[in-house]
Amino acid sequence: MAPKAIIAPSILSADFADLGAACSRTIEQGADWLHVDIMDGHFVPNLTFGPPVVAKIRSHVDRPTEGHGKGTFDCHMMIAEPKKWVKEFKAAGCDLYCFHYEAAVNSSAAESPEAHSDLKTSPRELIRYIHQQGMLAGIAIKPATKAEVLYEVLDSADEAERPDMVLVMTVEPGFGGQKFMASELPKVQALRERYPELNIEVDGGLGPGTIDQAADAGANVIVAGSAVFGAQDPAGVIALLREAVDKRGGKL
Ligand SMILES: O=C(CO)[C@@H](O)[C@H](O)COP(=O)(O)O
Repeated sequence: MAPKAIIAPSILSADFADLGAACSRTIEQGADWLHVDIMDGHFVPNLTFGPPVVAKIRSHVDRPTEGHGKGTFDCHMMIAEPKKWVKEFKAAGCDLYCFHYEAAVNSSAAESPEAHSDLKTSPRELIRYIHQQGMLAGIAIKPATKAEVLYEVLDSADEAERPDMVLVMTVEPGFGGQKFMASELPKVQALRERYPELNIEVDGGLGPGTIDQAADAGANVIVAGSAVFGAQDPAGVIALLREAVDKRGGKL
């Protein structure tokens, strides 16, 4: 059976002038996690915020009491140098550090052994490092990246090198409010068939009109920004997303 629904509203669509209150309110409205989009203006053509802001909003939301429980800060690191920021985000209150496969591979290939050796990494090494710092590890892929690249880490015999979640982007990362790319769902389906227990997150264009397709494919961690923060009834939308995933749980 697929894991249960985890609803993670993306605070990119929240009112930034009222971020702390928006975060605590969203958890009260039924969200499990908060999806925190970190963008560096290099890996993606947009900028958001860094550790000081995460630390401030952390003080408005209780930490999860276990593993990936309620209140988890799911930090989606759309940054070119994912290893560089692990410790800072841990200190700021991040619980799940989800880096992009493309960024880890590029930084690994681009750096010579002499230069920045402390930042040189590979997806497996980075997952191990994130775990060593006491966070859950996620690995994300952009639409142009095949799901098969994730098999290498997911099949690792060493638990410390296996991710706790994968994120299949259903838009090009960078901005909220984009159109859902159903073309990405075969990746979700392939991952779900191969890894029945895996937390598979989808992000981009999710809402009442697209959740059924994503849930049918096997996604269980649902990021929704504009659909939640732009709703008249955010609690109703969160409940609808959860129900769509959980009613399919036994069928996958
Ligand atoms: O990572 C991203 C965008 O890069 C997302 O988390 C979006 O913020 C989701 O927004 P909606 O598509 O749900 O409005």
